[in-house]
Amino acid sequence: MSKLTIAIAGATGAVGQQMLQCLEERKIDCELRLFASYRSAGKAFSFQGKEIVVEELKEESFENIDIVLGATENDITKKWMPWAQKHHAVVIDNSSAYRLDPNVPLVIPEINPEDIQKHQGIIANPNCATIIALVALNQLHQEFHIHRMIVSTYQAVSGAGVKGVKDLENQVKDPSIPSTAFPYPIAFNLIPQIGDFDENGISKEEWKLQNESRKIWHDPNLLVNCTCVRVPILRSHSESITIECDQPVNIDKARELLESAEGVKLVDDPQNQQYPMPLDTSDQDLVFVGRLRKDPSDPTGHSMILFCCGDQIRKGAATNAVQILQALIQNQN
Ligand SMILES: NC(=O)C1=CN([C@@H]2O[C@H](COP(=O)(O)OP(=O)(O)OC[C@H]3O[C@@H](n4cnc5c(N)ncnc54)[C@H](OP(=O)(O)O)[C@@H]3O)[C@@H](O)[C@H]2O)C=CC1
Ligand SMILES: N[C@@H](CC(=O)OP(=O)(O)O)C(=O)O
Repeated sequence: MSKLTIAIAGATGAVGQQMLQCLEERKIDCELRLFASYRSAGKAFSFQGKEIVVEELKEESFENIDIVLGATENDITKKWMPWAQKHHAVVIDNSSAYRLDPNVPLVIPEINPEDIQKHQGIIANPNCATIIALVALNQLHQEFHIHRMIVSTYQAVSGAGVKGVKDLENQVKDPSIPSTAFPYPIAFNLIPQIGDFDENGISKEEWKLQNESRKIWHDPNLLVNCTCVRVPILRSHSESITIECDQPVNIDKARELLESAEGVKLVDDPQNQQYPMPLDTSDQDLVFVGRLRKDPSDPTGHSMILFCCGDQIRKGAATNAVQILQALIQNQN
């Protein structure tokens, strides 16, 4: 069989660059093409000992491409998707453009890998905060059946791409430099807005946690109450989550389940100051989970609280997409 040809669309961005690194780390045997805007055409990146030059993404770019890893914003993705489809390339897309389309599987490989095979040319990678929460919660959901979650997120500036990182780096040196990715300064501040608000005051990011979690868990009745906050952290999103379950929760059982949960590292010894923190989860693929405790405000014993952190550029985006790619390749063989 000839080598797969894989393309990264948006190869120069935060997620695209991480995809390149994930493909290298996981030794994916492929011919690789890199695409971005005209601004980046001609830049070169090393991959498996070769130098690969970035090309401007054009209508004919996807000719002879087997699989596209998409890492561009929604409007750009929507523009190039018909070009990829014209050339029958399978797309694993990181934008939110197609996530809720009923014909597009929305996949976290640790949770619903069986959905990958239902694809009709597009597989969507979920929102980063959703991936981190659901990887942390999945085993608890299987055991206790979560029917409601109350979530507060603390999201890193790199969630807003390369521009977000530059804003924080510039402003810690000179706080008068205006933000380009955020509505207010982010250094020495936090901003309780990620995405636009609807008429009820709920932001796009907050809706994603509900709607995408329902689709991934195949549970249209799941209730989610979420507040998403941008914090002056470079990398790794953190989340405080209260879950309300059908079954009474047992914290020892929860710890036992999380000890062996795929994609999870239990870091839960608060007396010895051991709990998840974004500095510890950056640049690795596991979601750290800790601060496990019963909800003292719920006398019925059906709710518990935890804190989790995960690298949203890796597991929240690039790693998850490359795991889907590996599952696709495995199924083809
Ligand atoms: N950052 C994160 O933590 C996460 C991001 N995502 C999603 O992943 C996608 C990429 O995000 P991120 O990497 O952060 O974004 P960046 O802004 O860092 O990167 C955007 C990429 O898109 C390219 N691009 C821009 N305009 C065009 C164009 N006209 N034609 C072709 N390519 C273009 C850019 O190329 P150039 O350099 O040439 O401008 C760059 O490679 C988004 O949909 C985002 O929502 C999902 C989960 C997490
Ligand atoms: N919105 C997320 C990152 C992201 O790009 O998510 P999405 O792909 O769902 O728009 C953040 O800013 O932290």
